[in-house]
Amino acid sequence: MFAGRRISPAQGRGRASTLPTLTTRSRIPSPFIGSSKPNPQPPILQQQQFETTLAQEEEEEELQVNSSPRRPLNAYGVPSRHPSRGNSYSQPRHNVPSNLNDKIRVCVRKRPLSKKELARNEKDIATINSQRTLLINEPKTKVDLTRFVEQHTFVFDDVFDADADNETVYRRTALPLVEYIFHGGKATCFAYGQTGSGKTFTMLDQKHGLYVLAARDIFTLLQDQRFGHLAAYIGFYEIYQGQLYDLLNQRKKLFAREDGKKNVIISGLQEYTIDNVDSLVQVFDYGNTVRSTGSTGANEDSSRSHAILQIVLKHKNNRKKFHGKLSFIDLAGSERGADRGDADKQTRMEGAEINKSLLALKECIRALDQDKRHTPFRQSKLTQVLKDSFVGNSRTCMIATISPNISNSEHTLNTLRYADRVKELKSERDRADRVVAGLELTSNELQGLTDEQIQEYYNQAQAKLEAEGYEYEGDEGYDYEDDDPAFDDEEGSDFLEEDFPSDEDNDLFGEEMPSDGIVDEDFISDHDQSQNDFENESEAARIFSKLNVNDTSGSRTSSSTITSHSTDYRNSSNFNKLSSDERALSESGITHADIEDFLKRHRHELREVSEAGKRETKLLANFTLSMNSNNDMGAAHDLTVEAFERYLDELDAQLQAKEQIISELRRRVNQLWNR
Ligand SMILES: Nc1ncnc2c1ncn2[C@@H]1O[C@H](COP(=O)(O)OP(=O)(O)OP(=O)(O)O)[C@@H](O)[C@H]1O
Repeated sequence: MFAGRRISPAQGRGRASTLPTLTTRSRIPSPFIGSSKPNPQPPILQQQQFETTLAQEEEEEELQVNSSPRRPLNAYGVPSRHPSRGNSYSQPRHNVPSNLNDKIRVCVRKRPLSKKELARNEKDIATINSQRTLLINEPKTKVDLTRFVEQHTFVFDDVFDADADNETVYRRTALPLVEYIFHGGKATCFAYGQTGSGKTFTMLDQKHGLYVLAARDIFTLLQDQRFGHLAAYIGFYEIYQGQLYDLLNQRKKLFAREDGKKNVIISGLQEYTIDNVDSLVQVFDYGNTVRSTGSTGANEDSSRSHAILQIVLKHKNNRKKFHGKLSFIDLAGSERGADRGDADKQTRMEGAEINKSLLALKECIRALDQDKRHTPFRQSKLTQVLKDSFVGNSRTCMIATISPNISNSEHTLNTLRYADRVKELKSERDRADRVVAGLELTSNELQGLTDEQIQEYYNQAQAKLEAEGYEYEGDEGYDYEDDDPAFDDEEGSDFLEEDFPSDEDNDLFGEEMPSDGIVDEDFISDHDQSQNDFENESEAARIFSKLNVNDTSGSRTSSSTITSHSTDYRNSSNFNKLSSDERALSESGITHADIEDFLKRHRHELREVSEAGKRETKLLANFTLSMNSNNDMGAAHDLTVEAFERYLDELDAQLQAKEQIISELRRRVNQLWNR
């Protein structure tokens, strides 16, 4: 059964959904505070004090933001995108420190100018304005050759200047994740950025990389008596050209699969029980020596693979009993074709694979942030193996790393736009949730409330729903639609070798389209969901659709096939909710409501069909370009045929979806005629 998403009281302010005790910052005492056993003061405790100060500052600054204008809502009751995604991203929220317990956090780190850049007298074009704001002064030239500077403003959850050390970055990025995994969560921390911008330095530096700092805290916490039953298992592997290799076991080829509880298992991965940082660094050092690196035009020692260091907490007496997982990912550098210089075929293919997986990663984060029921994991091996970090009790922190020098301004802007797109959706989701939940409070007003008050608000929403005959499922667990039950190795749609793949044209949030452009079961589920949206215009219905509140009659329970949602409208819960007068009318003929409903649905279906058409166009373009690029690279004809077969497959799925929409429309037309 398709369960859709459930919302927890905490979600209204963009916090993780299923671990309520962890979702509060300083208001609910952390389980790490007040331990009966005296501990060496782990940095995690210092963090609590830090947090309290932040909370106070935040409260002081709320007033400034409350006056911000609301964004208009679209037909679905969802705030529309920024009216303009031009040069200025400036938002009043830059004054408000971000919430460290958000499900998704997007931070930016600027590296210092390198010696070479200094020697070349390169200018630093990135200015950090506040804890969250960054300005990029992009040099430009007009048509008449006059030079000018275009200023871009970005706001993120945190922005770290060139002089920020890894410890500072750690406190605001990975540290909350460490706490989270001790409560059974899964978390991912990764750096994204242009090659040479400082990803490895941030994540995997052997002395101060975030993984070392996190491991230090994890090992300290494992000594606490409350976690005495747990042990940390370390695995380190890479994804190179779509294949997994164990970096701690002579690059043995690995395979990903899922266990019964939807945990991703990397079959054959050598895991080490480690309880101190020195051993970890040693093991890690060894792994790094066998990692795939190469020299590109932009970085002499560029990572050509994604390296994933995973720290899994398991029960000591039963290794099969999983507790929490933290993955650190050192992503291969995103790069443009031009950066590869005179790259050979191998390097170009690596670049294509890297960019494809980075695009897939963004899509997954976005889907996660919107709590979409379909997350396009299959699009790359990277997202497949991170699947369990994207669903359920999960948190993600992305650190966008940027080079500040003028000659990298284009890269820097691309990285920031990628990050901004992820972050923008996050704030939209927060607002959408409030709207659908019927809560009139702004995020800042919510932040000014105690958790009890917020809980009270959600209780009210729940009571309202129950009064209307819906059942609130609460946040006991998280169910998600598993779009690839076999967790097969099948790759998703082909991606172009894009330069910093962008998705400006793919506004998933507004339209609820499947983000991988493949119409499959999940698309149908989304479609089903949209249908539901159209069946009920009332606030309760919108809450239903967004909060996954099941109708007690069961007839509204979503299903993963389109045929099942095309139940007789008369049997639908909406019909059951009609007053007896209205029902009598509709039984004797076509009512005004029928007509309105029909028109609404028809408009919606038209949009769906036209969107499917757009996806077809994209498929066609994708294939044509990949065929050209195969030819350019002198790739074997077989590769092209393989891609063509995939294209046919996907096209077939698109056509089927269109046919289903059309046959559903026809069915309803007939139904009306037959009355
Ligand atoms: N915050 C920083 N402070 C000081 N030096 C830094 C910082 N960030 C990066 N560097 C230096 O910049 C160089 C490039 O950094 P790094 O290798 O981490 O880049 P990268 O993004 O991982 O590149 P690639 O994707 O090609 O592997 C290194 O010499 C590193 O020491």
